[in-house]
Amino acid sequence: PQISPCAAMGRRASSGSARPAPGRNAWLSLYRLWRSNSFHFQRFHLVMQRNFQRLGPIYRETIGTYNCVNVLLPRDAAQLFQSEGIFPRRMGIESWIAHRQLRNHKCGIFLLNGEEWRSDRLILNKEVISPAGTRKFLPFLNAVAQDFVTLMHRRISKNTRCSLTIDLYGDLFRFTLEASSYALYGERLGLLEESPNAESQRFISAVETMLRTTLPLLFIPPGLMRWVNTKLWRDHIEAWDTIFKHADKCIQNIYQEFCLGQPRKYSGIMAELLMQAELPLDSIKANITEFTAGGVDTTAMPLLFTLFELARNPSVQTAIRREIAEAESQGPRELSKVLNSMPLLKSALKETLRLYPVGITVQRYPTKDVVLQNYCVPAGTLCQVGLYAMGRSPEVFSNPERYDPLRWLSKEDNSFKALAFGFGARQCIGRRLAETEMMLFLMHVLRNFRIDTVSKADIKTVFGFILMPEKPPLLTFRPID
Ligand code: HEC
Ligand SMILES: C[C@@H](NS(C)(=O)=O)c1cncc(N2C(=O)c3ccc(Cl)cc3C2(C)C)c1
Repeated sequence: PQISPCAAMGRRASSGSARPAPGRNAWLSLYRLWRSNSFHFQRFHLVMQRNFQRLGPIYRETIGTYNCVNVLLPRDAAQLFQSEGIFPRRMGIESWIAHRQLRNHKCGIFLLNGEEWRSDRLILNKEVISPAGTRKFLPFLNAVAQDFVTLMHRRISKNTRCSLTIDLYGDLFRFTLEASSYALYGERLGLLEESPNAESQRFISAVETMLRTTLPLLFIPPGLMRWVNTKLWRDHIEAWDTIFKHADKCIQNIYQEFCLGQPRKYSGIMAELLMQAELPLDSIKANITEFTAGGVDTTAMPLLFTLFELARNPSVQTAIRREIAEAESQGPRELSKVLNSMPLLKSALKETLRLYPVGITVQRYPTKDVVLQNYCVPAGTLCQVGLYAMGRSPEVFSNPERYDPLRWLSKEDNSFKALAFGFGARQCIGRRLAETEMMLFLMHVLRNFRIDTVSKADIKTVFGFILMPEKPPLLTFRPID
């Protein structure tokens, strides 16, 4: 689909959500998309990459009723973000909003826009993404990362051989849920013990079901969805109800404790928000539920990809292990200082998110006309930065297929190349939680185990609302005495 020269680019209605009435061919193209069934949806990132290779650094497409401009070069991303205004906006997820309305729940910041989004976001920033907030929940994440190592040692000691080859998928979900729940609620779920409790296991699979059913629903207007009332829609709603029930139980526990008496010491993000009482309880619940569900798969996947890449790039793994030992040898210090003294480990995470961006695009509706690749894109046009395509474009990264964390430490200008968490005031609010969680996990795991992988072949990825491996790799853990 070619972009039409500027003049012919139809001026869109001011707000991105007022879509032109879909012409016959829009529905036809949607039907064709649907007919190619989820396979096509699941390769969205590869379709975009191929489109850029064929059409160049900018192209326009009409997905169903969406008219969208796609770019992949850092300077175009910079241009786009410069015109995002003070209320940056992404495409909404109508099936999620439909569920909130159905159940009369408030929306969290992910689904809010305008003034409502901004007032919630500014209050939440203080506890969730600020350096001060991060320093408070950092020790909680550290405790869970250490428990993960203990769990692995316990398993290996049961083995006759002194190693363990395992599909880590389920364990990583349990780790990220345990860690984010501890930081959010100040409570341990016990997922890293021998028999993790069934209710939390049900929550994890509900998040997976919800994410999996979100994708095909992205392109069906909710009215049609409910009317058709397919199994897909019923599964989606049922998964949401399980997610909200779990979050509600956790919130009730901490709320009762809170009402009994102000907890003196820091006991997680939720307690701090209750204590500050700047957000009404139902807004706290809506956001904490988003963070609980949004903190599982998003952080587990990059950990799996990083372990795999370090297993098939042993020299990088050794260099990072040396950096960890070096950081430890400088004696006991505040954890945030230890993490700041491991630039190579932090770059390894950047390299993982370059090749495997959890969110494969960053979207904005520019609030004023913006020039991208010499085209005038009218305000209100949905624009996407193709992170997957950018991360693997030889125009942006030299030897893009090589896993080379050092590229982020060179003097090269990397501005607007590390966009995996988005950009600006609307960037991922879970960024510090995710980065800290992953750094601590890798620091403890790499200090205790050598990681190897059965097969060195590239992992095929599928897009199921988040970028995931088609088949999880088998990893071997060998204890380092
Ligand atoms: C604890 C919760 C949480 C975790 C963990 C989390 N996210 Fe997010 N993320 C959010 C929320 C909430 C938003 C929406 C923020 C907003 O709209 O203000 C978001 C938004 C984003 C966006 C859109 C940003 C933009 O500029 O539009 C990206 C990209 C993103 N996250 C990437 C990631 C990646 C990559 C990870 C992990 C490696 C991750 N997220 C982990 C909660 C989380
Ligand atoms: C994958 C990426 N998509 S994105 C935001 O770039 O388009 C992403 C990044 N950070 C967080 C998420 N979340 C989830 O996974 C999720 C689940 C359930 C709920 Cl109630 C809320 C969420 C959010 C949106 C927080 C998703």
